[in-house]
Parts: sequence; C-alpha cells; structure tokens
Amino acid sequence: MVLRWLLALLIVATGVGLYANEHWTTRVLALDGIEPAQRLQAADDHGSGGSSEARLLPRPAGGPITLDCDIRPGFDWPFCELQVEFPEGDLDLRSFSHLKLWLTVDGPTLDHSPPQVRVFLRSFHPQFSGNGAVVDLKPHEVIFAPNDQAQPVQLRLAQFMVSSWWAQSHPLPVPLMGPQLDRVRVISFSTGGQAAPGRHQIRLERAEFVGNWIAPETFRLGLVGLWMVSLLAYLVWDGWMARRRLQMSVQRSRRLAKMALRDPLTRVANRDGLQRALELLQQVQGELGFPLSVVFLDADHFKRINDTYGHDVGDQVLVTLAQTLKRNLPRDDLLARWGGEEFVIAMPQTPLAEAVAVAERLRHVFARTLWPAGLKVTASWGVAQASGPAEVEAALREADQAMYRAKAAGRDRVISGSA
Ligand SMILES: Nc1nc2c(ncn2[C@@H]2O[C@H](COP(=O)(O)OP(=O)(O)OP(=O)(O)O)[C@@H](O)[C@H]2O)c(=O)[nH]1
Repeated sequence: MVLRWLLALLIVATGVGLYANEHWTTRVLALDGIEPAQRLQAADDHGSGGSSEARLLPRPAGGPITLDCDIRPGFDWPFCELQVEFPEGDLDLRSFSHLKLWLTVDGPTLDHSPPQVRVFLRSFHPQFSGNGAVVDLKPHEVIFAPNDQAQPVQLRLAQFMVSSWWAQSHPLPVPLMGPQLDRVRVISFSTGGQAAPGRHQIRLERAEFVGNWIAPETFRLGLVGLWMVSLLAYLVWDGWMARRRLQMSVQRSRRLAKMALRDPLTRVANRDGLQRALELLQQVQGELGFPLSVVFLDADHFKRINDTYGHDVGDQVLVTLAQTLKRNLPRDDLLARWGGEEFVIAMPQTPLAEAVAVAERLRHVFARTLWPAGLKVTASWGVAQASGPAEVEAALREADQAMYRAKAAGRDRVISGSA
C-alpha cells in the first residue's frame, strides 16, 4: 500500500517536475543594447583591407537597433557588423539552451538569394585572445536567412560551431578546439557571405538567451537520484517494519502462551501452568529437585459461601486464598489453581514431613487471615511425596486422595499420603 502511494507520488512528482522545469523555471537574458552593461558598435571591413562603411542609425523609441551598411566592391570578403559588447564582464552562456532573435536584414545578394545574417558568439580565453581584440576572440557561428523564418527565430546554442576560417588563423591545442561558451565577450550580427555591393541593413529588435535554472540533464539526474533515494528509503523502512511486526507477533504469542498457563481470577498458574513448571523444573534440576512434595488443598464448604454471600464474594475469597498462599510460601514452591476452589502446591527438594509442617503452618495462617465479608475460611489439606520424576503423577493423585480423607475426617486438617 505504502509502496503504491510512494510510486504514485514519484510518478506525479516526476511529471510535474519535468513540466515545471521545462516551462516554469526558464531564465532569460535579454540583449537590447539599452542596459549599461552592453555597448553597441558598428564594425566593417576597413581594418582588413575593404572599404565598406557601417554605422548605427539613431534608435527610435521602442524601435530596433539598426546597422546601416554600404558594402563596397574591390575586396574579397566585404562585411558590416553590429557588435554587442559586455564591458562589465563576460557572459557565461553554459546554462542557456537557446538564443531567440527578433531580427530582419535587407540588402542585395550576389546570387539573388534571400539576404543572410551571420551570428557570432565570440569567446575570450587567455591562451588565444591576447589582450581581447575582437579578431582574437573565438567565434561561434550560425548563418541563416532571417526574413524567411517566423519571428522570433530560435537558435539552439548547440548549433553554434567554431568558425573554421578563424581556426585556420588561430591554431589551437586540441582541448581548446571545441565550442566554449563560458566567457562570451562580444555577440555580433554580420552581413552574409553572399552580400553584394550596395545598401544593407541589419535590424535587431530584441535578442534573448533562454535557459532553465536547472539544466535539463542535471534535473533528470536529480530525478533519478530522487527515485533511487526514495525506493532505498522505502526498502529500509519496509525491512524495519517487517522486523517490528515480527517482534510484536512474537511478543503477542508469548503473552498469549503466558495467559494460557495462568488462572485469570487468582493470577496464579492453572493446571497446565503447573505441568509446564514441573517439566521445566525437571529439565533444570533433574534429580536434584527431589524429593518433591505436593500439597492439595480445597476450601471447605465453599458452595455455602457462594450461596450465602454471592458469587462475587466467593471470587474474592478465592483471590484472598491464593494471595495468602503466595505470600506465605518460599519462592521456589509452585502454586497453582487446580480447578474450582482446589489449589496445589509443589515443593521441590522438600521431604514429606517438611511439606506437612508447611501445610500445617498455612492452615494456621488461614485461621488468622482477614477474609472477605468477615468470613472464617478453612481448607482441607492432603500431602504426598514423589522421590523421582516418575512418581510425580502418582504423588498428585495421592495428595488429592489424602485431601478427600481430610474432608471426610471433618475438614480443616492436614493428612499426608502415607497416613
Ligand atoms: N465464586 C466462585 N465459585 C466457584 C468457582 N469455581 C467453583 N466454584 C464453586 O465452588 C463450589 C464447590 O462446591 P463443592 O464441590 O460442593 O464443595 P464445597 O461446597 O466446598 O464442599 P466441600 O468441598 O465438601 O467442603 C461450587 O458451588 C462451584 O460453583 C469460582 O471460580 N468462583
């Protein structure tokens, strides 16, 4: 049952978690050229031998950032470029997954195809970026024709590849060759390779890097961890519960077994309890427990007590009788209610004469006892001795018969089996 609930909870938590991480925990880094942490710049091919001219147009309120460009012929790779710099610190884009662009371009192309834009993420690394000149930042590039796409255009950061033309002029050790987006210093938007001489414009309305606060892979790993820890905790708890259940059932059956050997009214052993105690005695003491004497006693005229004072008083008399015997017997002696108003005392390592003396002493104790309802209660006593384990049953019978002889002889007396 608990397992079923735990599994249901985990399944729901996993579903909600995956959905929430995908849709509700996105973080956005917006590039709009307004924040002071960003600086806009127009760049062109002047520095590399061309004569193209790029400039930023004044930005109308709420309007796009516009790079206006005149591509001029006479140079193999003419270009104009809108650069967004972050002078206050490089961007760590590793926790972002996408770049969303609201971007359009205009301008003629050599093959009359739709104009393209090249987006560069340029990263700094002390080993190859020297003093941080833009040409020495590692460019990660994506080329596409934005006017053909629905806006915003969504680019996965995994699609950005290190530009091969840059890698040729900047030979890197193998570990540094791949994409590296932990220190992006400049993001730029450049005219496409097919840009033909003439007037070009790149209009950037907005750019956003989008990601999850927790990377999906990390989140999924966390979920796997959650499942493992939860199921492990369940197994530990279940094992502990099973042990506890077992302990409780052992305790219960012990309690029941004890109850089965005890008389519920007088709280002394019943006939089965006495048998069990005698067996244990023989196991533990063997022959050493002998001679063993047994005393049978039966309350006199008990029926009259019941008839005259009621059953409850009769019960109280039985309880008083059992307590009086218990209080006045040595600890090793076994006391049991044989049935009705009849009790048995088994005395290990006690010869007959000694047992008779004990019975006499108890008979006198009864005479001094304060009985319920001010009653005077006496009993008839029969005593017998077993010299070895084989004689125990016979001794019990003999003591019983002696007790009946005590009744017949007028009650309130002790008679031994040998008498
Ligand atoms: N109150 C009560 N009475 C019990 C209990 N067990 C047995 N008795 C009663 O004990 C009485 C025993 O009566 P009898 O066997 O005639 O013996 P007695 O009246 O003691 O007479 P003698 O043994 O001949 O002295 C019966 O009335 C039983 O109902 C018990 O647990 N509680």
